Amino acid sequence: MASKVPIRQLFIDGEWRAPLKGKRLPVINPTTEETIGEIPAATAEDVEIAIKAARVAFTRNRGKDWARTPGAFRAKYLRAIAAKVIERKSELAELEALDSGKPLDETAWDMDDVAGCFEFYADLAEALDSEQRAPVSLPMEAFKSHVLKEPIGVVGLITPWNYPLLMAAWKVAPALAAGCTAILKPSELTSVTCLELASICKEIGLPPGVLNIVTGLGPEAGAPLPAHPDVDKVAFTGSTATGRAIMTAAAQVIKPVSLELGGKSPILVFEDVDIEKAAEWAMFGCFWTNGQICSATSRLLVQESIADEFIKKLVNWTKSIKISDPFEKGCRLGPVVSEGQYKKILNFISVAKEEGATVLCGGRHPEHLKKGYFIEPTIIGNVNPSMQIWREEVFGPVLTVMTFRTEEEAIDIANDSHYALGGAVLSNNADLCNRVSEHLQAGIVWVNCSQPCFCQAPWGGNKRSGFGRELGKWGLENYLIVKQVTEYVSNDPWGWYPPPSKL
Ligand SMILES: NC(=O)C1=CN([C@@H]2O[C@H](COP(=O)(O)OP(=O)(O)OC[C@H]3O[C@@H](n4cnc5c(N)ncnc54)[C@H](O)[C@@H]3O)[C@@H](O)[C@H]2O)C=CC1
Ligand SMILES: N=C(N)NCCCC(=O)O
Ligand code: NA
Repeated sequence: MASKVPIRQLFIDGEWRAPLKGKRLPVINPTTEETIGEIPAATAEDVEIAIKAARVAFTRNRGKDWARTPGAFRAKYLRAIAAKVIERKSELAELEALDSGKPLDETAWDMDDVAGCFEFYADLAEALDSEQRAPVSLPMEAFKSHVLKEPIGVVGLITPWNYPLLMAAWKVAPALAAGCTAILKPSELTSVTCLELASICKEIGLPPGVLNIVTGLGPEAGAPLPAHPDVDKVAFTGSTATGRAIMTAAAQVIKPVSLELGGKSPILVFEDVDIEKAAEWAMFGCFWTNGQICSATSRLLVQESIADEFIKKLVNWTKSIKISDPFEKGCRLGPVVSEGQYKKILNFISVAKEEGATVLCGGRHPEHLKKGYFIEPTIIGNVNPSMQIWREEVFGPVLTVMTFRTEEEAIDIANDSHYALGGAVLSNNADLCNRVSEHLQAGIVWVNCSQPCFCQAPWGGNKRSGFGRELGKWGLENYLIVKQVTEYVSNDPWGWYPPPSKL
């Protein structure tokens, strides 16, 4: 039996607080289209209180309670969070599947990744202490210099709905490891597990105000964060349009942002591949999590010589993907997250048809499922590179296919995009894979696979896919500022101004 959605409030200053205006939003299960609970909906007034709480937590006792503690002190809390996530894994995975429609097997995997991410940044928090005061070599003996790494301050973390708790973990764990205090604003479509993260923070006794979790609508609960002068940085994952709005607001107060935005990532399949293996990665690259991954490799480029055979295999295999209630055993495709996304994706498919593309499989609501925002895994062929379906992010189970003749042509078509997040190259020729990896415009390149993601390696994009890197040591640096401390160590006077004459 799936867990019930707990009744929660906003989590501010270590306490549950009802939103000042008393607003709540429904929790909708995309599998049944039913309302299965509700979440508190913060407005600017609540966010203001959360920001104050985070500021007090950052500066309390001149930082000695959190921001300036040894990393090892903060690591203990991160490890305690990881342990609780594991302890509550099956319940959290069920809530995530109920709220987002992701197959239970995927959300269980996500919970392991969440715990792994907190553990990883606990290690980095511990290591941070030994990196302090790193010397900078200077060309003058009269001076010595070193660098301090300090938390950037109060950070606003705004996250999307595709990996609700995991995207929160990618930001919360490094922010807290660095010594920042934070306000997390999860997506209104999937806030349930982030509110459970709040209950975990309460349970493990995270100092009040270190992490505040405010749920609600983007314009009401999210927009105050980039605009507020007392928030020192905003980290955002989501759509390019919202990223632009966040950057614009942050620019007014010269606030740094890191943005992980949309993508339309290519997957290049060369003629020397093992067709079975390559076809499965092509499917996984776009149909895993229903294609609702910013790095989904949704533009398939197949070398012409194997295109017919490859596409035939791919289409047949795709038709056999198990599409069902996320709780059904073996489910590999659940519903998309919301009615809005459902309509948007179907509209993409119908525009593709109007523009002359051919739906090779899928493209509709599956017949065997009456309710729910389900869309069959879809492959679209007969496209040209000016079509919307080739250029724009669908964020759904829609794979678009083109062919190429040469390596150069494949790279040119792949790079002809405003986006530059991920990319995959599949070939048995290691030199070719190396060349393509170097030439692809992307922050993440997969060789002979697509989508596996490790919290040790950097994650993020270029061009309109955003900037800044999450995960790995780069993810920690997102929340640190460096300060140079330069000392004059000579006994001699500086001697620039001749002493005034002693009359
Ligand atoms: N690249 C990615 O990881 C994602 C891309 N998307 C794309 O974005 C499209 C729209 O989906 P949405 O859920 O509306 O994405 P969104 O980018 O608007 O939402 C992401 C987060 O930003 C918040 N937000 C919205 N407006 C805001 C504002 N003005 N100021 C501050 N925060 C704000 C939302 O409440 C949510 O927490 C999708 O169809 C998909 O194409 C959606 C989610 C993730
Ligand atoms: N967990 C894996 N493999 N990927 C997460 C990708 C999250 C994103 O859309 O940015
Ligand atoms: Na939901």
